[in-house]
Amino acid sequence: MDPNTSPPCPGTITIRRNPPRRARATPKVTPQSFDLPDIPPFPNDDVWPAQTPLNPSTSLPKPENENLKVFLRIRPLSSSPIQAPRAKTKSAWPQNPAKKNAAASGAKISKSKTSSACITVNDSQSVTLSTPVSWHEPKRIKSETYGGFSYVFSSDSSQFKVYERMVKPLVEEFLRGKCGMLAALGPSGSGKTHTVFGTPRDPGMVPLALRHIFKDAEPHAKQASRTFYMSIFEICSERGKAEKLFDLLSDGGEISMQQSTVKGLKEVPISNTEQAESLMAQAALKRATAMTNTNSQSSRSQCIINIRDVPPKCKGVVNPKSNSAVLTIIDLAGAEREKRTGNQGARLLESNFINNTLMVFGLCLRSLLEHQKNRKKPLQKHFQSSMLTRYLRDYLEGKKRMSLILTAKPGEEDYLDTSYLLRQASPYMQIKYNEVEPSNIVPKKRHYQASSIMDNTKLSPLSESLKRIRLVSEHTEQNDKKSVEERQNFTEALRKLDASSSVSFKSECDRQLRSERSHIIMQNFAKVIWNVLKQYNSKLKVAEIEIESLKENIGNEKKKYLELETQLNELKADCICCKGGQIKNDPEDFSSVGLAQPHNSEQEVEYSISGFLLSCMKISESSFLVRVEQSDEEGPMLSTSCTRLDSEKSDREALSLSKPEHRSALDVDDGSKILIIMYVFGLVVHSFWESFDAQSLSEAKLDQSDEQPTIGTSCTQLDATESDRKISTYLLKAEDHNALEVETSHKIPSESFDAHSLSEAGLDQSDEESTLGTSCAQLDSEKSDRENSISFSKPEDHNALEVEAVRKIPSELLVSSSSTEDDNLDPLSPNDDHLVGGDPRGKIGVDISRKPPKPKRTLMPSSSMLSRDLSTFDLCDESEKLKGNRGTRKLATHEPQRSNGSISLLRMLKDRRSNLHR
Ligand SMILES: Nc1ncnc2c1ncn2[C@@H]1O[C@H](COP(=O)(O)OP(=O)(O)OP(=O)(O)O)[C@@H](O)[C@H]1O
Repeated sequence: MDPNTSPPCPGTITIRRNPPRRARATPKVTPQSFDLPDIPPFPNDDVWPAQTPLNPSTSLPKPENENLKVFLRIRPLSSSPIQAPRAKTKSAWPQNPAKKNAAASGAKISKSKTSSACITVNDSQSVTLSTPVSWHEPKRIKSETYGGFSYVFSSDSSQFKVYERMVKPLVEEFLRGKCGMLAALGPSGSGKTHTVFGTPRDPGMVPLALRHIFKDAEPHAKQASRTFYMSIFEICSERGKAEKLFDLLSDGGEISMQQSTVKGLKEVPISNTEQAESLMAQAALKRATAMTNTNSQSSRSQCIINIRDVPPKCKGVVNPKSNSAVLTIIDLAGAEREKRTGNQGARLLESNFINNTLMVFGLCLRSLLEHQKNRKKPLQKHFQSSMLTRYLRDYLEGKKRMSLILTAKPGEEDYLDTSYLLRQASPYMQIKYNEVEPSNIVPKKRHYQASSIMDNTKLSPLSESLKRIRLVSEHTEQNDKKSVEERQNFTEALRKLDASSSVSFKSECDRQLRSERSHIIMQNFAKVIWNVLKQYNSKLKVAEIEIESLKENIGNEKKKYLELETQLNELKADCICCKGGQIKNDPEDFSSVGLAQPHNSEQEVEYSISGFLLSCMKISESSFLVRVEQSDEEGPMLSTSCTRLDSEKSDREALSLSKPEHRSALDVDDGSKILIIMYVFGLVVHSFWESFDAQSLSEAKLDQSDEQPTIGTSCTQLDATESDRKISTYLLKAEDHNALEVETSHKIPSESFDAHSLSEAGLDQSDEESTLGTSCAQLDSEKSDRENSISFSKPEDHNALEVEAVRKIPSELLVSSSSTEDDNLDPLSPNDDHLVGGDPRGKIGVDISRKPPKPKRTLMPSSSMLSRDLSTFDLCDESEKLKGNRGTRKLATHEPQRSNGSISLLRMLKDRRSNLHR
């Protein structure tokens, strides 16, 4: 082993892809062993008919290797540090910090390794691609060798060398009348544009080819009147969706493609190198380019350059068999990886379009290869998927020869791009061109119909006639003088047309039509959008109005809520006040609403009534409503409903009367107790009135003790004898303004009342502790049959209490009320089950719940019994006794029958009082 040569690395695995095929050595066969007939040589002269080469010195090359030629050019390593990727738009998602660090370190690595290359040129036909050191595992170095290239141009290869090796043969064939195509393929920034166009100082393949063409053709141009035409156009995407063609040599720009023919493409005749190069510069300026992370001037379109050789004329006669070759050089847009380029938005869409086009291009070639390998496999029509492949259909179907120049970047950071390119494109070199069209046959029109001449013939009638003449002339014999003349005329006309600007006129017309059409389309589109916007605007307005109304509603609801809250707070405060056992009689409350302090007994009565009414109002605010109604026919009906807003207390609470030492007449735990007490008290009063005969009614006045609280009872329109009487009884407790309305209504006919029988009754209580006051309101005694109505309502409050007393009172009628009772003797303690608690329904008619108040309740049996007993209560005895004791008041002489229950109740009250006294 040579000591100088280092031993192969054991960890290196060399994968040789597409190794260069070497023909096996033909086994030497001794002719003697076989009796073979003499095989005639291949009839080259028959297959390749003698042509008239433009340059006689150029020998006709024999059909050698007919495979597709694939060249590889490696651009030099970038001396400047790799362009750092532009600041990416910040992702909204949180990023993995590990990844971030890895990316940062990767960037550092890539920056630091700009000097090392991942690809090395083995020989003129093969390269080795090595994975970057940072990628492979410690003991496993992976490298791949790609071979079989027509030629590999290292990074130091000059443009001229590339031209000499790669393009010159093509140009020579073109000049001999063969069509040829060269496409530059490779990742973005690998040097495709540099190779194709080059720079003014370092011209690329096209300028060099043009120089070659004119250099070679010049001596013969005058003789053969050879003319070349050049057209340059690009295929780019419109927002990544539709493909569009742009003519880079005309001002109009847009052109169209029908099948494989480009319509409206301007072909500019070129007669020298300078003219051609100026056209190229013009096209390069118009070409779509953009800056990406990988290339500061990245091509965003597929650029196609055609140089066409117009058939030479022979004495003014078109020779249909003359050479009409086209040399096509294509600068494809570079394949892009999103991660590398960092493209976004429109750039990304362009990138997708470019990659798609390249993919279709590759699919076509792969399909051709597979079809050639296995004829059973049909040739896929991938070419239909893009404009580029449609245009290059003949080349991609193997009918014309083409060459590929792969451009690669050698940097380690470009490993993926280069590897992808080599893996993708190296198989293409196996494509064979066995069925290539003879180059000296006039090619199909489709590639050249885009020329100005053919377009022009359709435009003018003169051209139409010329075309017809031409067609005719092709089928007539040259002996016909007429046809010769016509041909001459046709040729002349062609010249004129070529010279004139009718081509541009046609394209201008087309352009205007297109722009007009697009304008109309845009107008309609704008109208539609405008209508949609209008609808949305109207909907928006409606929505705004709804929002406003909703806001108002919310405001109102808030106000209501606040009101309710304040009411609730007031109610709570009242309840707390009641719980304290002290029910204050605050005269200021009355005075605040314009009530004067009482000064005498009559004023006291009025004061009591007013206080009661105010209390009713307060009660209404406290959402208590108690109504007791009595129907004569159906028996006593009690309807008590309490709506209690305080949600903290849901249980029914027992009734309790205030203790004698308290200044208040009633000790009420909450409003409901007051109501119940008042209700029961009303029953007592009602029984009293029941027990009274109308004639025995007397006016009674009860003195009120200044020191003791007063329970005022207002009774109006009393009549015990009439069944249809109406009695309204109001019980009020003026001290704490928690009024209770207990109303018993009887319809009382006017004649049933006797003014003389009415009396004012008052009860004085001997004890000093408490006084039960009865206030009698004399509402009206002068006017007969008049209707008095007292109504208090608070319309804005749903919980308002309405107190209404409607009476029809005869003129003689005196309304009196009298009923006093010592609260200390009040047997109707809430704990007394026999009254209200014995029967579960004893708390009868008292519905303490949050549900809306029910208007009427039937009196429960125990209450009914009590009422009945009380109705028969003989007050006379007691009143007489009271009279006897105090001698201050006189009661009616008439003594109705009292029931035992009433008597027992009275006795019970008395007992209790005596107990208390003790
Ligand atoms: N062989 C080379 N020698 C010197 N410079 C080169 C070579 N190849 C490419 N370059 C430089 O690299 C840069 C990118 O090259 P170019 O624009 O030709 O890439 P590209 O493959 O056409 O990229 P894209 O597909 O994005 O258009 C250019 O500035 C060019 O001058």
